Amino acid sequence: MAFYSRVSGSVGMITLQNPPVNALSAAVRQGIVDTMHRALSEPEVKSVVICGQNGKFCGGADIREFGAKMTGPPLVPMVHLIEAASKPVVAAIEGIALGGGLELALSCHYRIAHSKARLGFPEVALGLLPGAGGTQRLPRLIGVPASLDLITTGRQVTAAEARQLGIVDEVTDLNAVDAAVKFAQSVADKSLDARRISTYPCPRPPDLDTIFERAMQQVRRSARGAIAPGTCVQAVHAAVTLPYAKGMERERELFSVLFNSGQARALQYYFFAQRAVSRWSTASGARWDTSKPRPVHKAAVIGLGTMGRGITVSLAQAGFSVVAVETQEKQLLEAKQAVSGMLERGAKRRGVPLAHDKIKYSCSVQAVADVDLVIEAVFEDMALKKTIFQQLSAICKPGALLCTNTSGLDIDELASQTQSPELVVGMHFFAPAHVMQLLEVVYGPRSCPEAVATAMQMGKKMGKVSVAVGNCRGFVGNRMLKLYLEQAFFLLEEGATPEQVDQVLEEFGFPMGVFKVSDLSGLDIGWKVRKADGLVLPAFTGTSARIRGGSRYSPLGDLLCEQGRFGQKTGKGWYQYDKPGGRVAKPDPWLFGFLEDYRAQHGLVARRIDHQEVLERCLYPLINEGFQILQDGIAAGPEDIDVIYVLGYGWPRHRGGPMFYASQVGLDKVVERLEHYQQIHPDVPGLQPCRLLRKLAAISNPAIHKWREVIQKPRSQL
Ligand SMILES: CCCCCCCCCCCCC/C=C/C(=O)SCCNC(=O)CCNC(=O)[C@H](O)C(C)(C)COP(=O)(O)OP(=O)(O)OC[C@H]1O[C@@H](n2cnc3c(N)ncnc32)[C@H](O)[C@@H]1OP(=O)(O)O
Repeated sequence: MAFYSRVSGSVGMITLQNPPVNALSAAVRQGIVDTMHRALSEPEVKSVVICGQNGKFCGGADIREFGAKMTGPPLVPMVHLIEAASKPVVAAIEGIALGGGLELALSCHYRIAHSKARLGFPEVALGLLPGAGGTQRLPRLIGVPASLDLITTGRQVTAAEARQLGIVDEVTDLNAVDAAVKFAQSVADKSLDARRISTYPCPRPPDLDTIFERAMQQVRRSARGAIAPGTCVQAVHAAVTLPYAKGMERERELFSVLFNSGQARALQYYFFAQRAVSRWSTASGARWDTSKPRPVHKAAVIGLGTMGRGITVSLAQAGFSVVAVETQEKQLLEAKQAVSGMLERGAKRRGVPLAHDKIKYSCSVQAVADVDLVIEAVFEDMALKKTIFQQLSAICKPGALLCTNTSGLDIDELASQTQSPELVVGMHFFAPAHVMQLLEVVYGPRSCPEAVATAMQMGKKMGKVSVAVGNCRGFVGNRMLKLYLEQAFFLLEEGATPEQVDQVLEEFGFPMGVFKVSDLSGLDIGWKVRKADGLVLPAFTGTSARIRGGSRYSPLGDLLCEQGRFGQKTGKGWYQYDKPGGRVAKPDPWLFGFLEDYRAQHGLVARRIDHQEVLERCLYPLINEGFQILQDGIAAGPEDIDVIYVLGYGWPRHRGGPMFYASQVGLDKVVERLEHYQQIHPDVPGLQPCRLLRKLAAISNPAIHKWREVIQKPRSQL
């Protein structure tokens, strides 16, 4: 709602009241319309201030209402009512003015912002455009190039930048509402003719066509198939080429297309999913709201390779004191230099003080004796990790949390090396750890709720989105990835090329296809894991060469590694590069010959594989594994899996994540296609739909938010 009060006799004050962000729900819109009419009808009121309760102006339209039938007064007539008012209306912007909140502010005749406020149009991230006049008013106020930047990227600006751009009239360090009241009094008798933005002519720079062409190219390059950014460009174009009223009609048309799109549904689902994962629960019933995190002031990182360095930087930047340990003096010095460089670049980019003094470097693991939490980040070698956990258990003070950055090894096996297995959890960072937003927090069967809560909170303090997952090989992300990689290898055996598979995946929206990503991360990493698992056997032919544990196995990746083709770092992998460390992937004729020889050797006949099969074979087994993970209780809900895939594995956000994507395709269709491929390739693993997937498909595709009701008691119910 919005409530009305009178300040200093002559100022009508409208306060938006809808915690936590004063979103423009039906009740708030109704409140604004009613109180505006009241302010305009009271003869003593000479000017009006609009503000938000609890230091937040407005977070925009209420996104929760988008899925339901719209009620209450629409936004567009509401902003027109404000702009057309005969008394000056001043927006007092504290905290945030985002989306519809900024559109509300732009309909006011003046805007006063607190210096800590942030303003912007984040609609594009929800698959929308600013549809309450934002695309028509902003260009009239600040010009086309700056509007295109803000509207197509969703970038939020500080009050200072907003002042510089001309979005706000004044910035204050004091109370913005008080400042707005004073301002409103000072402009009470001023003419409003020059204050209604919709009446401004839209500036037309001479190179207008070039500006729009460039903007379109830019969004095509970065949007990866998302339709909203390009549609935002079109809407701004209408502001320049059409009179305001016609521009508004065009904005509405374009908004309507986006509003009804699957992409908008996916992005809005993802918005809430990213927030839902913080309300974690474990298979044994521990929960976010009943588990208290332990205080952590000082942390340690053991092992300063690429991951350890990134984790050290993340911890220091978040304000933790860090003990960084690497046993060899030379490696320690190298790591120190690298970490310093990363901190300097980070401080410069973010405009924050350097955090060098937060870190103490040591060659001795004894240096971690007084820390509250340790993150082990050594090689992916169970024997080595076990030794370290034994040492840590003996050295660390009682109550210290012992965490591992393993990307898939058994947390419980590590916990069993310690005196306090309940204090052991996984903190699986993604490379580069100081950049990537995702953290998988892995609880073992013995991890206590406080340990999970502490790791989750640490992640949040480091600016990560933390997702709590159970302990299994590969956890959630890498467990599902295995299925995706396997299918890609099988497709090569059957006749596809790396370029073809990658092209299909990139058209779907991944920033890079599976083979390009493998080349980037290094083919030797998976090879080492497969060797440790006993999967890499000496070369021999015959059908058994491609069978492991009774299922089909492709040794293609192993064979490439045996040739020293480790990807970008060696200049050759699934593609060729101009030099070791080169970044531009080019098709490699050697590989085509190699694949032909391989197929001939194993009696395989290459066939034509179409786009649909590549996509379905790569994605549906991965999705099926996601359902298996839910069935096993490793992830609490589909949102956890989707957030992990979007933030950690490049799944296109406008497709919501693999589980949301499955819900849109139709679970019955996913089951049908998996069964189809299973019939053709009975020996291929991962094609048999799991029980939970079948069960959900059989109860006529319930909406994704209903899945938890079916999953609730994973083991007993299924
Ligand atoms: C059928 C055809 C139709 C034709 C149409 C005709 C024309 C119709 C015109 C309509 C035009 C509408 C145009 C306007 C569109 C919009 O305004 S879209 C919304 C734009 N705003 C945003 O995207 C802001 C999103 N929110 C945030 O970025 C952040 O939440 C924040 C505001 C910066 C606060 O961040 P933080 O403090 O970190 O808290 P959070 O955890 O993120 O959020 C706290 C809770 O608040 C919920 N929430 C936030 N914003 C909204 C919102 N806008 N609506 C509803 N709820 C919101 C958030 O979900 C959190 O709650 P929980 O999920 O319960 O944790």
